[in-house]
Amino acid sequence: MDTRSPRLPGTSPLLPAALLRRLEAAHAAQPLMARAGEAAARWAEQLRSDSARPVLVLAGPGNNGGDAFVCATRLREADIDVVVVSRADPARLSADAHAARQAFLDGGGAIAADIPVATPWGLIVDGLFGIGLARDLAAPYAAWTATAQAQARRDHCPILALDVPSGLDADTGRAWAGALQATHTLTFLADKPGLHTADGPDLAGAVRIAELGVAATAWAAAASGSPNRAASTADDAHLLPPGRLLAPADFAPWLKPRPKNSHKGRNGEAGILGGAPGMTGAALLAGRAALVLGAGRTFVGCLDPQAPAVDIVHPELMLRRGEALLATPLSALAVGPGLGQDDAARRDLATALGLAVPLVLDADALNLVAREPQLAAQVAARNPGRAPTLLTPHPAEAARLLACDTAAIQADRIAAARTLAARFNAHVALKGCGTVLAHPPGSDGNDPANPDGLPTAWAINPSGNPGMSTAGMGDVLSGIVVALLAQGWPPGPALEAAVHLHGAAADALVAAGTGPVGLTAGETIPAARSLLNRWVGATLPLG
Ligand SMILES: NC(=O)C1=CN([C@@H]2O[C@H](COP(=O)(O)OP(=O)(O)OC[C@H]3O[C@@H](n4cnc5c(N)ncnc54)[C@H](OP(=O)(O)O)[C@@H]3O)[C@@H](O)[C@H]2O)[C@@H](O)CC1
Ligand SMILES: Nc1ncnc2c1ncn2[C@@H]1O[C@H](COP(=O)(O)OP(=O)(O)O)[C@@H](O)[C@H]1O
Ligand SMILES: [K+]
Repeated sequence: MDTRSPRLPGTSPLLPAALLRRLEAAHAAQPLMARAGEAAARWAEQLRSDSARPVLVLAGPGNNGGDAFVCATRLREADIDVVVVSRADPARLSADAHAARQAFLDGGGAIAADIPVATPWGLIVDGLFGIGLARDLAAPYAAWTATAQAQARRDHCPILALDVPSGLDADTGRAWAGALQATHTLTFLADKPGLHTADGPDLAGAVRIAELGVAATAWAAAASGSPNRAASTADDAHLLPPGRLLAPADFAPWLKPRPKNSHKGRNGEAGILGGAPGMTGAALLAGRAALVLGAGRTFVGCLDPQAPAVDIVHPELMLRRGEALLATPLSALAVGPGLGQDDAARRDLATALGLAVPLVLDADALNLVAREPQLAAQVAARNPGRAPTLLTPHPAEAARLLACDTAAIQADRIAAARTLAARFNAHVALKGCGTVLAHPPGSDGNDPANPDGLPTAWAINPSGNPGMSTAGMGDVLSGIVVALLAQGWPPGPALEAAVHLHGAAADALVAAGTGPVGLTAGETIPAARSLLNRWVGATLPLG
């Protein structure tokens, strides 16, 4: 029996559009559009800022527009005044969307060809485009999204997006030109990766899922090919497998309370290698994070010969030169915070890559690997079982590693993280808004053989905020990861937990008024400690 508390939120799947299409096809006999429009109307009723004002409903030329027509019909039935704007050609609508439009007209509704300029709205419903959009918004839609945005600001009213905000790519979180920024998004059947990374969180606002009567687990059958749709091998090869929206339940099994009979030797030796001249602060931040997040002993090796011999804030840290650190027995090592890229950095990194310990590579360690094919080969050759590698690039570092530009990384962050994981046989956290995690084939229950040759398991972290966009945050993350590794966490859960914990700590600080403006990396360290202890407490058996 599982004695763990259910208080930690559970795993929630993120489905790519191709899989949602399969799911839709497998449930074609069910009135999905009617349910989507009905669910939208129910939330719309609650969201109206002023019940005396009408609701503006924008209906597009596809099935997202069909959802909008159903929503408008239901709102009218509830005696709510609606203004529907649509230029959809009825002859080109799907059968469902055509029926939804006709039902709206049959019920006495009227369709306007443009957004009225003078009407103050209580709510704007965005049913222009959903998962079918794959290009910049064309006329008149780009003008409509701009007008709707301006009128929502003018009227202080919310914007409810149906399925996804129009113009947001549901798979990648990339915004096409003319995309609409919603305050709320009701997404259908299942949650979608694009709502949680890159531009997604800014455009989607608060996300709710309407499952439309389709069991949350039905995607598993759809992923392996729906009975209603013969899945070709070529299709499968390009099908992004489902991912997860990261939550503490994903790593709860490793949130173990310490035994009473504990001693520091049980909690591991964490090492940080970095701190070149002018950048010793980065290594100290990482060291302090490793110490405070529970490593039994923390060693910081600095390349700067003038580096301090003691950290006055945390004299518990053991400071030494880089070469001395590499000769110290360690349970886990992070290389990169303030490392620099000179010959000494390169030499020490090459030595570190030969150590049979879990190794976190960040910052200049990643830049050196990107620069030198020999180091890259050394990374890829490491044994993911005995000596796992964890990479924590931000988008610019990922671009250097994949020899492309940052925009290409941001255009498809999931693909970038998965490609890095496969190329370097490593666990990867591609940082930024909606950090994407990917794991090497065959690791931690990961499927060894995905048809596209890329690792299967990926996740998006929803915690964190723009207050974290400040120097030193990455160093703190490296320190948290190495602390968990030193305490015996497997690499995949360690990386996921560290990323989620660090973001959640920053969120707690912002909620308490510390930031987002002026939040410092150092402040996230004790906040992460409090949260980690709280999470460990929440997994204790009940009673
Ligand atoms: N999946 C499900 O399970 C369920 C799905 N449901 C709903 O269906 C939605 C998906 O519907 P969908 O496939 O019809 O696509 P949608 O997003 O309405 O847009 C396609 C239309 O837009 C057009 N178009 C595209 N880009 C354009 C542009 N830039 N500028 C101008 N036009 C552009 C495109 O034209 P085309 O590219 O063919 O020329 C086509 O006409 C989904 O998000 C959800 O809301 C629910 O009802 C229930 C369950
Ligand atoms: N807008 C944001 N939303 C969520 N997390 C963010 C955001 N900006 C930065 N972060 C997080 O803060 C950390 C910044 O790391 P990094 O860019 O390496 O900083 P540095 O190199 O300055 O230490 C990463 O964990 C990243 O995911
Ligand atoms: K929409």
